[in-house]
Amino acid sequence: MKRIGILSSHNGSGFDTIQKACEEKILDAQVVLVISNNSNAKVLEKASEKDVPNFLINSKKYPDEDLDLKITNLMKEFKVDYIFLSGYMKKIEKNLVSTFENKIINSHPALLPKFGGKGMYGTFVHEAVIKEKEKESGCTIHFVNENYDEGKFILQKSIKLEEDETVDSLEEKIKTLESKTIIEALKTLTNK
Ligand SMILES: Nc1nc2c(c(=O)[nH]1)N[C@@H](CN(C=O)c1ccc(C(=O)N[C@@H](CCC(=O)O)C(=O)O)cc1)CN2
Ligand SMILES: NCC(=O)N[C@@H]1O[C@H](COP(=O)([O-])[O-])[C@@H](O)[C@H]1O
Repeated sequence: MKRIGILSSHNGSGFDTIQKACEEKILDAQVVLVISNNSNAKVLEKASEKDVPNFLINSKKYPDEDLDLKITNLMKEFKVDYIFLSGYMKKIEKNLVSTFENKIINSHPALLPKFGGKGMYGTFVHEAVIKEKEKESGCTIHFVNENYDEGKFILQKSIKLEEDETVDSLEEKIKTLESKTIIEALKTLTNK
């Protein structure tokens, strides 16, 4: 059974999706650790409700520590096989990237390589897609390297935009698409 660690900055929708798939035995995996950089992150409460060990790691709590090293050591302590980024808003730094090479997975709410990179997260992505009058959007599940959104693709799925698509309607459609795509992608890694 593969052991999954989650990094999340806010709601943790990816944690919900993966935890449910593990409980339903759709994924041969277990979420063993949740880490957030945000003391107000709902994902921390959700992890506690599921009895999943969870930790707040940020520069306010650990002002004099190397957070990259701290996160890496905690993932190793919990014997994590794969790390999933669920709306994690900070750049993954070199220790974690190199220690977990091709083991860190991110879900980006657009069809990379378009609409990726610094500043491209959450509703900013959907605003840019609509502003560019794109006919389609989607999500990209990819491995994480040292740069934002440039890792090797695992799976990409697309949807057509409606004429009257709004940021809110597109965000909702993409989140629904992601929840299926994340599991489809993770199954190729955990259910071997
Ligand atoms: N080394 C990597 N780190 C991260 C990646 C990655 O692919 N490689 N993915 C991101 C997730 N993400 C898009 O999928 C993303 C998240 C955040 C940003 C961004 O611009 N962040 C701001 C800070 C925002 C905040 O603190 O609230 C910034 O860096 O100025 C871009 C892309 C997770 N990490
Ligand atoms: N570029 C990164 C990015 O925009 N990630 C997005 O955060 C959402 C999950 O947030 P949540 O875990 O707070 O629900 C997801 O829709 C994901 O695509």
